[in-house]
Amino acid sequence: MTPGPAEIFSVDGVRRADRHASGHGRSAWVLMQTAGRSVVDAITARWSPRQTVIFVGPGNNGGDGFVIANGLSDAGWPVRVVRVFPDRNWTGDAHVAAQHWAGPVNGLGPDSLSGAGLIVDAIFGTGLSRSPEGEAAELIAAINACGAPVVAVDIPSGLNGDRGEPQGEAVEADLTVTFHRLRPAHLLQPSRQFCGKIVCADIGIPDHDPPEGDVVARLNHPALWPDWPETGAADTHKHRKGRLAVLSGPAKSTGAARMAAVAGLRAGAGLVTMLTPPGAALVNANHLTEVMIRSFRDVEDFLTGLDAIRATAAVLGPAAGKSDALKQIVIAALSRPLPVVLDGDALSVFCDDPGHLLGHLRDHDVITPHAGEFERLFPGLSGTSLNKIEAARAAADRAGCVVVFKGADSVIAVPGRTPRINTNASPALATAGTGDTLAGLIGGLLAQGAPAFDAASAAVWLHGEAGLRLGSGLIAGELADVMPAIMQDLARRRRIAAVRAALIGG
Ligand SMILES: NC(=O)C1=CN([C@@H]2O[C@H](COP(=O)(O)OP(=O)(O)OC[C@H]3O[C@@H](n4cnc5c(N)ncnc54)[C@H](O)[C@@H]3O)[C@@H](O)[C@H]2O)[C@@H](O)CC1
Ligand SMILES: [K+]
Repeated sequence: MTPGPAEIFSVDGVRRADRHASGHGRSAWVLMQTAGRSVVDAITARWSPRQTVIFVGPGNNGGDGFVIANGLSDAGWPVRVVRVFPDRNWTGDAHVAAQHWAGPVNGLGPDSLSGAGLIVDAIFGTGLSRSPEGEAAELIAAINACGAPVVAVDIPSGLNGDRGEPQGEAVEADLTVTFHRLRPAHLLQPSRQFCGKIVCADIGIPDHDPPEGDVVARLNHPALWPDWPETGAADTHKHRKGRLAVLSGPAKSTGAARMAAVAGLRAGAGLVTMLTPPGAALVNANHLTEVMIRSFRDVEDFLTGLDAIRATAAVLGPAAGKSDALKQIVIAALSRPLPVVLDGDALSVFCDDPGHLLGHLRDHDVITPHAGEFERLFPGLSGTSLNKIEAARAAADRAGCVVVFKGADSVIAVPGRTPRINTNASPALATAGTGDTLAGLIGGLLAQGAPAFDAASAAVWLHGEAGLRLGSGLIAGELADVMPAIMQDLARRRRIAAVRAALIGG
């Protein structure tokens, strides 16, 4: 993806930006011409001239299609324009664009796709208001089946720009060229998969402060948390780098907590202690070197342990075992001032009675539900009219803490701030235990004093980078070990950016 600027706008937000541009001397027609040209540039940069079929719809997306037809034709490409709704006349700028096209406009027919070396989908853009039906739906299915590369204008037809799911039949594009700012459908799964590669083109809409609500999310990126992970002052020592406590599961399920503990160390926590039931102490001791171990008998003893090691953050949940004792430990830990990361069993143990947990969470705590846990913790928020960004935001408001709604499109939300959406996740991360490492990374950053929203955002990004570096075949236990290389690269990039900014005054 060439993501473009970091703000994700709603569909209405881009429309308002469009109107703002009109008020600053850039008419909608100029924007349409610039948008069309940016699609032509993206196409000619990637493909050699070939028979290109451009399907134009009834609105301004179709108008963009005519501009593209002119641009490709001027560049010497063979172009065939096919009109999808013959009985609907273009209006406004789309009408102007159609007037500028001197070539033939073909009706939809059985031969529309024949000989196509490239297809341009300018059928529906962000004005899609219902599922494509009849001929339009059949055309979309035929485009998907025909095998030629497909370039979607603004958004693949059939996607609703504000939503993560297609609205009926949707074009599966190889490239989507969108304008000004990404919309939720470009990033949220499964819509994201319909977009192929994404280019976000600058079409000359002047920068402005968008009204409240137009920016629905930001791309999660190191620029949002410039101080984390800390590179550390020369005089730092381990106690200044925070002390993380991790709760171990029972003897036969200790690996997940160990992965979290090691990840906590890799994230930079100065000391990590595994608080373990006595029966699991030996197996933990057998497998841990840098992580310390302390046994506890019951909830009271667990709290004594937290106090004794002067923990500055705790991770509870990875394979902790769903039991009443775990519930009590979680609630007890939340009575201490330190920030707490709740993952896995520490969340699912409350799924039958989420209110019991939610009442105890504070704004510096982090919970990391995957889709199943999210649905049970926040009934009524997912799978409804809310998209994943809105659902995570509403969940953060309900819980009063940071929510990492995990997945290929993880969203990090906290009350009162714009949510962040992560885009560097690798499919290779879909393997057992990766969530335990993520919880440990968050805990390691929290232990050092990172604000919870930044700790969660940085950890999700680092975790994604590790997945990309290791690639397919990775196992979760390896993720923490690539952290030093990732963090050193990030620190180097930040130093270079700082020098560059100083030199050019940026
Ligand atoms: N910043 C902007 O807003 C810009 C927008 N531009 C283009 O304008 C597009 C939005 O244009 P419009 O608002 O005209 O929307 P569309 O071009 O997406 O289409 C809207 C039209 O399709 C009809 N329609 C919607 N769903 C339908 C369905 N399922 N079956 C049949 N007809 C259906 C509507 O009644 C309406 O006539 C963007 O996606 C983009 O391509 C660009 O020209 C440049 C600037
Ligand atoms: K389109």
